[in-house]
Amino acid sequence: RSQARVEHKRLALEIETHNERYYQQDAPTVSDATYDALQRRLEAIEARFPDLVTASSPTQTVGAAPARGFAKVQHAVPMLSLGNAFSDAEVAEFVERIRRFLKLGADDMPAIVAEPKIDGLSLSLRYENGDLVRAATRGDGFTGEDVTANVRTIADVPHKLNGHNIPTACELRGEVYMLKEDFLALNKKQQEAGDTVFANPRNSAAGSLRQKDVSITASRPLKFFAYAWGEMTDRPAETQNDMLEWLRDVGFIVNPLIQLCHSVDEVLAFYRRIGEQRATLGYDIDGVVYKVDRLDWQERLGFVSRSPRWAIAHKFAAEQAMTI
Ligand SMILES: NC(=O)n1nc(-c2ccco2)nc1N
Repeated sequence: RSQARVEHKRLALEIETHNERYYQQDAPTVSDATYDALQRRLEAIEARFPDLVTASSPTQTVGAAPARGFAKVQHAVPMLSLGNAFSDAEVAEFVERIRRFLKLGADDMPAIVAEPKIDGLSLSLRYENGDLVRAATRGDGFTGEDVTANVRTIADVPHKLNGHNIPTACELRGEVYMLKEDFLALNKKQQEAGDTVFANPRNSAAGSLRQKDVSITASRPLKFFAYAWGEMTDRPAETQNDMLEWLRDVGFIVNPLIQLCHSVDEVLAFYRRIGEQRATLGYDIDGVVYKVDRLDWQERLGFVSRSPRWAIAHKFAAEQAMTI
């Protein structure tokens, strides 16, 4: 019994420390699973020795710390990751594979949409009758976390799609990110408050989004670029480029640097130009993405294992770690 009392005290202290770091500082020290195991251990001891339960026990805290994980969301259309090209030759091979697969003539060039690859975290937004009903992180591509309440605080995300030809149900996708200058200002504030300092804008966006306390998310300068979609009851356009136009029309921010290309040379010129502009962009990118423009061809090309055959990321050489 005295051993139980000692362990009860240790567990209660450990759980309170984890709570403080998780809820106040968004700097979890243990995984959700480990935390849950600690809670269960404490509850087991209190079940055997009810007199150890005190008002201050973590099992008794007002509104007992909400379950730490977020609700899980199954993506109707998986959010798959892109294959990578690291050289011009690999880009040319990507285009050649597409031509062969589509049985296009040797001089037939499939139009390609070239997009800066935003280095944030991808998000899927579900709209029903034009209203935002759910927002989910990518997770492992098949199961993500429900972060709807947090996402409602992001100004770039429309709560209602505007315009007419709105599908009954659609999942629109894009990247949540933080501007470099906002990231530096946030870190300065965090440091002064003795709170978590983030390693880079991507981590600060992810940490700010996945907050149980929505008011913390609301206080963080999160932004959003739309660039893709999942389930669509009826599709308003037949090419990637026109879909991006539609996303702008219904109220999203779409990256203004995106370009429709009609040759491999044009694609590679885009890559170089964005590479030169990279340091002057307000946000982090880690490459560019090339997508076949025609959606019927995207469907025919489908996916190879987990990545699309119809799209590829062309990464920049790893940049020097950002000095904070
Ligand atoms: N991260 C980013 O900017 N992405 N990611 C895609 C993507 C991923 C899968 C399909 O499309 N497209 C863009 N612009």
